[in-house]
Amino acid sequence: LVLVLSSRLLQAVCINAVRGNPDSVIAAIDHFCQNQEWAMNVGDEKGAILDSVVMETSPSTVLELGTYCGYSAVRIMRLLPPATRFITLEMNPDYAAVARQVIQHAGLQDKVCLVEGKSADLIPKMADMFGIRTFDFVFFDHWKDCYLPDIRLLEDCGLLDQGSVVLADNVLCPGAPEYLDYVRSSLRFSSRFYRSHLEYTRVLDGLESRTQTGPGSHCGR
Ligand SMILES: CCc1ncnc2c1ncn2[C@@H]1O[C@H](/C=C/CNC(=O)c2cc(-c3ccc(F)cc3)cc(O)c2O)[C@@H](O)[C@H]1O
Ligand SMILES: [Mg+2]
Repeated sequence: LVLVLSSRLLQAVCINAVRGNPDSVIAAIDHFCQNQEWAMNVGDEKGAILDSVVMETSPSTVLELGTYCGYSAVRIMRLLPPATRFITLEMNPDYAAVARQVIQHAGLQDKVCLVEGKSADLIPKMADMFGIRTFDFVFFDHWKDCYLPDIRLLEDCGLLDQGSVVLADNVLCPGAPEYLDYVRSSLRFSSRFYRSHLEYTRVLDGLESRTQTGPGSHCGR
């Protein structure tokens, strides 16, 4: 049987990770990607930075764009209490299917709401579908040319408010130059670059966090 990469990654989780143990799922994926086949998970080095920003923010509502195989969904939700609202968006049904199984293996299926579809279609429906007014923490790890339009869409939908943190992966490699210019240009936000490396390699990469300082776009200028 010929398995595609995402299925081989899932197989490595099923074989090497302990059911209900998120840390063992993370370790199994990192071991597979370090020793068998590279895959575009945020990885353990940038993952530790993601962990620290999540813990610092201690969000009660979280949105992730680009679930892929569910690695960062497991990383984020293993740190947060069951009451946390976590929504992750994935447009590819095959990746969504793998992610659901990875998340289930970690025992986090009751804490994660994986919605299949394109971010631009789903973001405007967040309030109606989930009764969520604003997101405290948003993780961008989807197609890099969608970062800029999607943060603008989140703002236009009033889904980001004072204190909301948007953390973006891969701002150096593959890179998101227009996004970086945008988040570093406005006085309404404070942005910070976390220097790191492309997952499982020595190539330079990093994460950029942007914290909203002023009120949300719907609460006056
Ligand atoms: C339409 C909006 C929209 N709505 C909903 N889901 C969406 C979506 N756009 C994309 N998705 C899903 O997200 C995932 C894609 C993620 C894209 N990520 C990278 O391209 C990337 C690349 C490298 C790298 C590759 C090769 C190198 F040589 C170096 C670096 C490293 C990294 O960490 C990377 O994240 C897939 O599951 C998509 O189905
Ligand atoms: Mg990435």
